[in-house]
Amino acid sequence: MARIAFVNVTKRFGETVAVDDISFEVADNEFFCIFGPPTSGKSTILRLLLGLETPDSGDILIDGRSVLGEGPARRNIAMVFQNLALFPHMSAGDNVRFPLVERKVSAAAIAARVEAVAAKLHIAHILHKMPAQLSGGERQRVAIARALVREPVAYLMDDPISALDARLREETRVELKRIQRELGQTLIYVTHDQEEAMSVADRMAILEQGKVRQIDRPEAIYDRPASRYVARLVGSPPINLLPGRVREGRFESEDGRLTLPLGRGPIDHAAPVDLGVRPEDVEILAPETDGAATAAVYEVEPLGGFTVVDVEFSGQVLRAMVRGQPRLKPKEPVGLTIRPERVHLFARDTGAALFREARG
Ligand SMILES: Nc1ncnc2c1ncn2[C@@H]1O[C@H](COP(=O)(O)OP(=O)(O)OP(=O)(O)O)[C@@H](O)[C@H]1O
Repeated sequence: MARIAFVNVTKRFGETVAVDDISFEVADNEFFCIFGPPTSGKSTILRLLLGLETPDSGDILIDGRSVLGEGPARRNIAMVFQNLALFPHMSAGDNVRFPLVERKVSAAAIAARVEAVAAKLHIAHILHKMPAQLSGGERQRVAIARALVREPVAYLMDDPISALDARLREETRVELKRIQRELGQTLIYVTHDQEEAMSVADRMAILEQGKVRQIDRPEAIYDRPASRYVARLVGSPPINLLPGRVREGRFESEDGRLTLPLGRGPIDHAAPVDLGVRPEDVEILAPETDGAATAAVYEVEPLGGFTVVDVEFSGQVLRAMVRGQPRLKPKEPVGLTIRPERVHLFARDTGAALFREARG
């Protein structure tokens, strides 16, 4: 169990600043996700924490103590490998034992430790099986058991389930969340999949080119993104962005076809803005409904319980997420409204959020 902190950590590789003055704290027993696009520095953060890389500046603390002078073995942080890989020629039990055998721990101590970990992860009954005979979920438990058997202070996972197919990935992440809660150990989890991060994390850090852009609970990041960059990274389908201006407390789209009361006191921002609207906050109504703008259906994507309706409006396509299966056809006219209490506003130039109060 451990608290982990990065304090103004920078790591360069030649000209590349892989990690740029990053600070964050992970609480004891927390499921902490690091999420960002490719090359944003996620793996480098893990390697710095493991002791496989040394920062150029800044400090890394475990339980308040700097570990910069300590090698990987002394830090005792476990890594669960990508795709939760097991050694295929060893039984599940031998896989779990392996890290202790490697460290030349006594046979009696190994047996006791494996038994304890197997009980925690409910895998005692499958230790005799070979990896090929295990289900995906069982393999995952064995891989985690192997990471935990040497009693690490925390464990790390680098995109552990990215190679699984979509269905299995969903099941696996639910299971992972449950296991982590049961084990009550600090887990730092890297992913480039926003849905995965949103679904498992207690808190998540969002990276952009080696910088932390926001750290918070997933719901808070979704509801109150600090910037346009963050808003676009979380949520699927992604947030709609509509260019325009603020005039007298109202948003006005660039072509003047949509105005919205912003209703949050006078927003004083003369420069151009982007209005951010989540697809579930766009309403599709009958054409010519009072107070609705007129738009044309562009494409309809039924997903079963929900339908994604793309509409053409103001020279661009806005996506709406509609409950059920509306009977709509491309080119058909519809009414369009946006829930004003749920919109976001970003400065066009910097992308910074202009208000971030709780949404209704
Ligand atoms: N050992 C290295 N030598 C040189 N450059 C490196 C090294 N490790 C990482 N980098 C560079 O640092 C940057 C961050 O890489 P990193 O692997 O941390 O990103 P990432 O977010 O994990 O990416 P991905 O999602 O693609 O795995 C990249 O530009 C990468 O090319």
